Amino acid sequence: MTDGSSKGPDKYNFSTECVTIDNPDAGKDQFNSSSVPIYQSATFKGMNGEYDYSRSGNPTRTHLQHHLAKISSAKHAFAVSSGMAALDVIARILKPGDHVVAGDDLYGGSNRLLGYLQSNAGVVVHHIDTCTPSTVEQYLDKERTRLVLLETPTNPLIKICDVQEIASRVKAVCPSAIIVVDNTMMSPYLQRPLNFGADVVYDSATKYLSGHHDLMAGVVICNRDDLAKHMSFTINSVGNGLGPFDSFLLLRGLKTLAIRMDRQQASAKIIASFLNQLQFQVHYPGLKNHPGHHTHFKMAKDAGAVLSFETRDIKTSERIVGAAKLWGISVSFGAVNSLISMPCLMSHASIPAHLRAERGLPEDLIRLCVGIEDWEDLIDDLECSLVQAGAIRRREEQSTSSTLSSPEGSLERVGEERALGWQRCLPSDANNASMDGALQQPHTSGDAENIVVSAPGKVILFGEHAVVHGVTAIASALDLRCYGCLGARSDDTIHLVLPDLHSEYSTKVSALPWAETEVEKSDASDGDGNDVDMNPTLIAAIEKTLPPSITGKIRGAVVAFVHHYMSLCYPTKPSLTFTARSSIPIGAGLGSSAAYSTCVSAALLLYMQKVVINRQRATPHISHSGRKYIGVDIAATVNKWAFASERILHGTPSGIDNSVSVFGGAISYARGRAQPMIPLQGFQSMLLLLANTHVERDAKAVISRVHALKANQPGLFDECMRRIQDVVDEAVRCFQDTDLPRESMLVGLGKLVAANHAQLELLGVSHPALEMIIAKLKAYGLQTKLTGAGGGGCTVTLLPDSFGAGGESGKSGESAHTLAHVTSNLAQNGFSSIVTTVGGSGLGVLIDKKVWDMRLVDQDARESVAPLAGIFTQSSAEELAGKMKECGHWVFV
Ligand SMILES: Nc1ncnc2c1ncn2[C@@H]1O[C@H](COP(=O)(O)OP(=O)(O)O)[C@@H](O)[C@H]1O
Ligand SMILES: C[C@@](O)(CCOP(=O)(O)O)CC(=O)O
Repeated sequence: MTDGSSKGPDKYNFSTECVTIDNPDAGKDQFNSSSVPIYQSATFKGMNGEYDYSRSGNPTRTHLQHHLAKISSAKHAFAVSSGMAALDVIARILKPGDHVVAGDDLYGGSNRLLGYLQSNAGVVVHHIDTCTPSTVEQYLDKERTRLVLLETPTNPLIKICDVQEIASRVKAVCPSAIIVVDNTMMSPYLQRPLNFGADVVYDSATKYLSGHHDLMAGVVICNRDDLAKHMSFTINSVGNGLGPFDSFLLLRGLKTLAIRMDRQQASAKIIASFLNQLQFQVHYPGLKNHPGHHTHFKMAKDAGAVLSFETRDIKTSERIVGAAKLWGISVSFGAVNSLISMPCLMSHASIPAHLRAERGLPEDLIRLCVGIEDWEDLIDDLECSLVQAGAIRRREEQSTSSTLSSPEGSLERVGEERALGWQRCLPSDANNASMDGALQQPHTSGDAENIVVSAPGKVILFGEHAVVHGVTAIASALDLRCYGCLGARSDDTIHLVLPDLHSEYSTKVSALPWAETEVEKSDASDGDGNDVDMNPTLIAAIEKTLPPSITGKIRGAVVAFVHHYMSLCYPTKPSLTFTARSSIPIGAGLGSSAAYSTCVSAALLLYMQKVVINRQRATPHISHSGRKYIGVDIAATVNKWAFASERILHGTPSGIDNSVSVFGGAISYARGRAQPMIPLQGFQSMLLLLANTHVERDAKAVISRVHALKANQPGLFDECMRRIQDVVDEAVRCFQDTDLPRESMLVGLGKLVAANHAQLELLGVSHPALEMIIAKLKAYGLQTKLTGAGGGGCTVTLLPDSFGAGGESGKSGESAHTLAHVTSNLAQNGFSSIVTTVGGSGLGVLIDKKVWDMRLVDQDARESVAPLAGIFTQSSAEELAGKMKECGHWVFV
């Protein structure tokens, strides 16, 4: 029999490999057929041909096996008549007296086959909790354990076992035992157990591999020649090799494996979140509250599309399953259609009730296998079934944050004291189980199409608030940045992923209030950056579509994104996922909103090709590592949109934050002037200490308070403005005076810092926590002021040059000691602080993902590298910048 020996490492990404079927018999097909022919023949003529009898080998099956080996990066692949036939082929390695260690939450069919071997073939089977490696260890017998059978995630309780850990423990005790993994629920797209120490992996190809529930098949893969030889012998002997027609169908189904899985999984995440927020006990590895969440993501690329949940009542579960219309009641999973089942009554009924109870399989468990239907229809149908079954009820009154809102009203779990908010917009509460990074990954068509941008936060050294009222201010870009990733999807949905706010938002594109945009577009704006402004009517219409539970920071971020999406993407209306991730503390006065606004604007403008950056570099960038590559015209367009977004988030921003975020460097800025922004030299080399009070404040509200002061006490207000203008003018002169000795400049600027803060205090925007930091630092001779909107947030302190890092810069031991003392003093009072230099790059765009793509070609690296979009959600804020740099080549304004 011919097996499918692979041709070596993958050349392409998985989805490409799936559709690219190499012909192992190249040149032998006289017609050069594009699709693999079905050799529907039991026998082949002649004495010396490659094939004689289809039990031993068939060309269609050979093609399939070759393809399976390739997409699994395995040396050998076999296709047999069912998943159970696959296990049977493997289990024939066993001899009487051999011990098998297997899970206690095993697929019913596997359980039945092992039971048969136990009663008829003298094999001893231990069903144990394989999710605890130490339990597995207890059942190992050096002489007799021959096979360890693992399923991860298990079916139907979706428990996770650590294949790598178990494999290493088993091999240490019983080197001759083989580790077998049933990978049906993940497929080779999401999980490769051979890379984690498994010897043999099998899939029921009836599920995801074929995807349409129109054939039965099993697949076995392995790298070991001895095991392959044994299994090949068995298949030929018993005759369970897959028939030619089914081989053809499976080959056809495999072409769409990745795209089906992406879609099914994206919907499964939404459905798991829906049930979780209704406080059902949900089993899904993508939920952060799943006990195997971290172990799963150590091995798998994503969470899959099978989940189960408990209702605590068998009858209720039966009613739910019975009421479902779109969800087919059926055993099995992995097909394009969604399925619902009660494992104890169906797929696992072959396990006796007492054993099910012993193994902790709840009788009321409902398993959901999510297909490719529209997720809103799936949720609607599930919601109706839950209501009809009496598991949840709709409440007619206005929903509150502790209930779920649906088109018909809010939902609450029957029998629960408290039900949590579900809405189509999926905001997750930071305190509740929520989707993890991997779950929130965009449903994109691939890394190549993602637009990745970044923009810096800012520090205002002089003139905040006053700048809103026409006074000049001085600000500089920070080396903390926000990153944005925009990718296409194909399901009439926009999806906003905001991990920093522990939240995500989804809505149907067709459900957005497009009428407002249509009116506006037919009027004036050309959408190219001219006449750009926020549209209050559109904002009001967007606000109306949002459930009341979307509040605070999330609401602003959602409204700004949707407003820009609707303004820039009309009439194309693409389906998109946007993920924003920031290392800038949010709401601390360091310009997180401007950086977010810049990322949203730049990503949408680039996506819609309203601005175009040449992505093909003719020459390498030597100067400034890509800095100044993005022209000022592009920057100006992005800046207009970023300002419009700031207007949504801030009310009456001056425009300084977004200008610094887009253009970078250090600037003086005076709104309303012919040339509002003037670059400042000399700022870059300064060393600043930023201290965070961690006192939350609402910038919009603080800015309004200053407006109120202006109206109520114009005399005081005008005097403050005049004094701040004087301070800023003097500071600008200092920066521009190249003859001024540096030390004198720093001392002088220190005095100006103190003078500026005194005026901010008079404006009423300070806070006791800010004052406490300022007083503490004064004791060290350091001048400090609040920065940004105040009312909490951060302070900024000018540090003498001697505090600079590194021996070469002349940091004296004494200064280092003082700085350490300063920061620990602040920390003792709950204030975090960082020392930073300023004046870095503005808007950045990732134009060349070559480095990244090269890493993905390398199989070893591929295992350790998350998809590009996944980095946004899987990395810590500290890791983000480093990882982003590795992704390819960045260019900046
Ligand atoms: N990483 C982010 N993800 C989502 N929204 C963000 C992010 N960064 C900023 N925002 C938006 O900007 C707002 C913060 O604005 P603001 O209160 O002015 O603080 P800052 O001083 O940091 O700019 C948030 O409430 C949120 O709406
Ligand atoms: C108070 C203000 O001057 C700066 C606000 O900065 P932030 O939002 O606190 O980062 C307002 C503005 O200039 O837009």
